[in-house]
Amino acid sequence: MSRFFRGLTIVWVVLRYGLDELVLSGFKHPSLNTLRRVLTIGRKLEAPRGERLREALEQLGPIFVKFGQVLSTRSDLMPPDVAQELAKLQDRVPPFDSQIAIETIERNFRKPLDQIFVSFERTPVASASIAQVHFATVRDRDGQEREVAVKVLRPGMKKVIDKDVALMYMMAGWVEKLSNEGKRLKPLQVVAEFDNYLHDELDLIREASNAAQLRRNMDGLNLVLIPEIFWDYCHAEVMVMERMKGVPISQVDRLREAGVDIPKLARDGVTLFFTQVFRDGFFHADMHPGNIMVSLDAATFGRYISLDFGIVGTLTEFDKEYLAQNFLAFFRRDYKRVAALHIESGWVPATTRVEELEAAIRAVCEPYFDRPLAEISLGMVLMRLFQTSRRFQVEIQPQLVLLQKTLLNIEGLGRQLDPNLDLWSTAKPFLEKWMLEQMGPQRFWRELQAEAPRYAKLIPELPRLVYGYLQQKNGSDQQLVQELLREQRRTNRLLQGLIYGGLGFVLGMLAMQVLTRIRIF
Ligand SMILES: Nc1ncnc2c1ncn2[C@@H]1O[C@H](COP(=O)(O)OP(=O)(O)OP(=O)(O)O)[C@@H](O)[C@H]1O
Repeated sequence: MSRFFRGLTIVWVVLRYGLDELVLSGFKHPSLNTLRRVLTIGRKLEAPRGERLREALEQLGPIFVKFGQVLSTRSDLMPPDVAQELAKLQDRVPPFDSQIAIETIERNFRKPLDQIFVSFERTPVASASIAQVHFATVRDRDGQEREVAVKVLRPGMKKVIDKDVALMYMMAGWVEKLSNEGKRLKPLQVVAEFDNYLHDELDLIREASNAAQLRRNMDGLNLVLIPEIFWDYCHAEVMVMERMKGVPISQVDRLREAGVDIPKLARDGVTLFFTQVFRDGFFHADMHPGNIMVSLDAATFGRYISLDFGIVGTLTEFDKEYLAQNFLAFFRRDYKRVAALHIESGWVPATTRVEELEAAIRAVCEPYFDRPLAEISLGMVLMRLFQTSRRFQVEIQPQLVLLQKTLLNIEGLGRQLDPNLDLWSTAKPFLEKWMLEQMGPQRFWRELQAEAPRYAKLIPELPRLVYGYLQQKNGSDQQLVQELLREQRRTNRLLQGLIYGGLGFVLGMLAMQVLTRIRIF
């Protein structure tokens, strides 16, 4: 019953804020249009559509606010004016009662609070729709007291989420069935992705493992600090990590006064991001200023501090190659290559005419070259590429959309710190190095090394395998001999191919390397 009323409230809000016009520019069924007109008599819709959508989501509560935040990153689906407005959404929720946080902790640990922490601050430092954070002190395995931050999930969130998401599925179903626009917006798929994302956020063990992986990856770069995870204290609803101290990145004046080299900080941000993307294929994808601080501690002065690991992106070798090749082709203004890349990789239907796609990409990219290279936004380029691809029925992979959004965040942050930041020259060495590694002899050796353990295991086993093979074959010897001979001929051909191919590959790659150094950049 409560679901029915919640459903009614949603329909009411949708109509009051005129969202039907945003998504349902035309109902398929004429009688629905009449019904809509009757229900919306007297409403005033002066505010722009994005603003109305934002206000409606705020009215519908924190889960819808989160949905809006996620939608704002779907530049492949949302028109730019709506996306910009949705990006302003902030989950302003009052903190939940500390007693409830404490009960959640005690339930997870099955111990009273004073047996878990040396001390615990009852007033939260921060509170958001899904979790809140308290500071505390624990004793580590060596008996040392350590200051920690304790992230606790808001109780009962799973039920609230399940209920709201069920309604979203219902509404998405309607949009898909009733509206002409429905199919293009893929509402059911968008809600399913959101459902996944929310359920991931509900598992703090997952977030803690993301943090641990990122900390390991970033170790040795000396550019960023990532909190250590106290695994003995982590549960699905409670995460305990090292307490980080620093100045929020938004307080640039304070950082400057303290003597932080701001242009270097801007460059470091780009370096960090590209290392995560092109070296590790594992990147922090929630880089809003609230999650970034800078250390003023003498030992780690001027280094970034990164927080909140609920959203990370992972990229396959294929994704990385796609990105690197597209960026390089773009900067050489080789639109034919960009188009060909899309077709080769199967991103656009094979029937697409390369010239047509090339023309569309040219129209999108060429205006960027009006400005100095240093001013070009890679995030924007990607976004425009994705928008163009959409016209050609390309399904943009979610991890690439996430990357594009993060890239925009990083660029925004970098340019806010240093308006003269030359993104391209900071990014170039990464692409260059990555391309060389992908095409050069390094890759050959890397793959050989990766395969070596398999061969090391296989070769000593060969006599046993052959014996087993012979034992199994009880057929005529003649047939067996024939089969073995065939096998031997096949192996010989394979070896020959490998040797010639390998030699050709190495020579080709050496030549490519020379050419790349001379021509590409
Ligand atoms: N390890 C930490 N050390 C110090 N402060 C922390 C730490 N972790 C979190 N905080 C504080 O708590 C705030 C919220 O943390 P976090 O971003 O992880 O929570 P969240 O619920 O995911 O919030 P949001 O979704 O709004 O970003 C941070 O902005 C920071 O002020």
